[in-house]
Amino acid sequence: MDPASVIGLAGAVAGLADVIARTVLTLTDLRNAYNQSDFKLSALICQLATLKASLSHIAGMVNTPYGNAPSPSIQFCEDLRVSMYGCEAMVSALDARLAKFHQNKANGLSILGKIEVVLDDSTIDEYLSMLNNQTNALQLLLTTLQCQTSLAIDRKLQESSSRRIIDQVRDDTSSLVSLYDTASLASTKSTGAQDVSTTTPVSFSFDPEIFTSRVYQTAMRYQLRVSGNDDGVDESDIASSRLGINRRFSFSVHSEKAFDLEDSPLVIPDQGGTNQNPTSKIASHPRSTRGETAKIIPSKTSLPRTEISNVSKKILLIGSSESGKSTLIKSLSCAFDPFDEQTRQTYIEEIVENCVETMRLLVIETDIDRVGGDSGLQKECRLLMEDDNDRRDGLKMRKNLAGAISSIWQNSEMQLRFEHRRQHQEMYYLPTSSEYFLDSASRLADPNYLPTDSDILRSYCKTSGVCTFEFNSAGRSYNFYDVGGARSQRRKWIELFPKADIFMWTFDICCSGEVSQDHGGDSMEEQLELWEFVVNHHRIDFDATFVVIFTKIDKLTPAVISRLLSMPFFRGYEKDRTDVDMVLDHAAKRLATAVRGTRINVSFGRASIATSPTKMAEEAMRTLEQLHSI
Ligand SMILES: Nc1nc2c(ncn2[C@@H]2O[C@H](COP(=O)(O)OP(=O)(O)OP(=O)(O)O)[C@@H](O)[C@H]2O)c(=O)[nH]1
Ligand SMILES: [Mg+2]
Repeated sequence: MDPASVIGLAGAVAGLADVIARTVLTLTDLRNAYNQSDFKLSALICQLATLKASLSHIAGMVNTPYGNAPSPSIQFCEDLRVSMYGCEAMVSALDARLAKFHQNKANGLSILGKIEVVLDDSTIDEYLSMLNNQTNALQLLLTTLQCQTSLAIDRKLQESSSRRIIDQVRDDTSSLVSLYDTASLASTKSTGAQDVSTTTPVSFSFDPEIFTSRVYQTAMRYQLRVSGNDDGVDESDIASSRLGINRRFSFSVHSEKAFDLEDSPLVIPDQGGTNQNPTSKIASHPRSTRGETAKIIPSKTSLPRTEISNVSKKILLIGSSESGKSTLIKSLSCAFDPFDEQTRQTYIEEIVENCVETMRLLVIETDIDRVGGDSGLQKECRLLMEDDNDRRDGLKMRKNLAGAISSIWQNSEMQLRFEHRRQHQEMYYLPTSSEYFLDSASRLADPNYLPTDSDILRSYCKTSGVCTFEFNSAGRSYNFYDVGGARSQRRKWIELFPKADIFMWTFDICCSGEVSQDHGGDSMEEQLELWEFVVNHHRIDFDATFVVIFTKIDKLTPAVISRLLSMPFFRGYEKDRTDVDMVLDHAAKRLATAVRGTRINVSFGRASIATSPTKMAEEAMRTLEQLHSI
């Protein structure tokens, strides 16, 4: 995308500022009419004013003739676009929501009733948090514009803290309509219908209006653009996929039924081969995740599909982000419905991005391009950072880029730093399969490159939405549901809880001391908190069955075991530290203690993708089939 597009994009800011002004006026009216919400409404008004100021500032800066200032970098353009779409979708959503106050005269609700139905406390909280995230993103972009060169802008934007801010905005946009679901739930409560947890969400007369509104369409179009599935969209509009930094969005249907397992389709309709784009068959389904589980119930599946609905076990895959949920689905696919060539092609973009983005992260975090200027890698680093080759549609990595990645990776200083990080767990995020893809750079640049099973299993793309995979094994039928584990995705879990027969929890046993990509803390601590929260959640049935699969066993080195056992939660292990079985037994016992009372049944298993692509599936299935309840 060229800088001119940024200026065009910034032109849209003026329209947004008008919407914000109107929204602030309505909120001021409401605050006067309903004093109880005074504080929160004031906070909302304040946050909107800050957002408006940041927007005006951005518009001013990108419209200023550049002079000696650096022209906006590619990364800047992409991030600004993400932020603008997010702002527009969110501010317009709020505006549309508030417009209901003016329209609702006919239904006899008092102003108080209308406030409670349309804008209750939890909804205000959601908006406050999203507005805050948007403002942070705009302020980050403003800060980067102070940089001297576009390379410096890129570098600033590639820092993990910057990526987190932009990611958060992207997640907020993707969850925008989940907010409507939440609001519907909350409004059930505020209109007097007891506990949210014991009621089903009701539909409001305005829900259909929302789903057909411009706001909703905007959010939807944005998601489809990013998933590369909007026919009418200029390709340059599509933010390039970044490893864990950008991600491909899948788009779930946004209604109370959006995550209803009963309603999830068993067969994704085949497009009859009319669409030549190999990825669109998957992406075209609103609930599928393009590229993440390329084998999402293909219509031509050879698996028996009759009488499935009555006997099929619904397995809900949950666990923290990057713990191996989608990898398990891919492994199941290898075992039960192997990837064909066309599907493999669809993974090329993701795999190449994994490799390039991993190296970018490493360059930024290790400062390898700067150390005294004598690493001799400046040329390679520049090539890597400035590469904006469009890798969609199966375009492979360019040879010179692969060469640059290999040179940086094999540089002895880089190897030293990487080894140092491994041993001392320096606090910066790197994806699980970093080494694998960096070792593979030259292979990816082969013009005939076709991803292997292992490449597909090793690649990572954050799941957004719900993916399903269905198959028969040992005379039983299984339906796996893969839901994203990132923070913004977890609210969907709760909706799915009542529908699942079995909860399968992928527990990354190797992540202690690693940085969570979601919020920068220790990944294991976050994972433990999540486990404790979910197994004791009031919407989990008393006799629910949990199967915990310890993942990434192949990475359980003595150093990793030592880090794990030094955590307060896992302390107390006195036996042989080299005995993986005993260490895992200990971990299982500790996890079981987090379950309060005897309310749920928990079984434990383990899995790894190291020895064969189907191994993870086999191990998970073995654990599952040993359950008495199956
Ligand atoms: N070495 C190794 N890597 C693994 C193993 N299992 C998963 N991984 C890697 O860990 C990463 C996990 O990716 P996913 O399975 O997509 O993670 P996820 O849990 O679906 O994450 P979200 O979609 O963000 O919730 C991938 O890069 C996998 O290749 C394993 O057993 N061994
Ligand atoms: Mg996933």
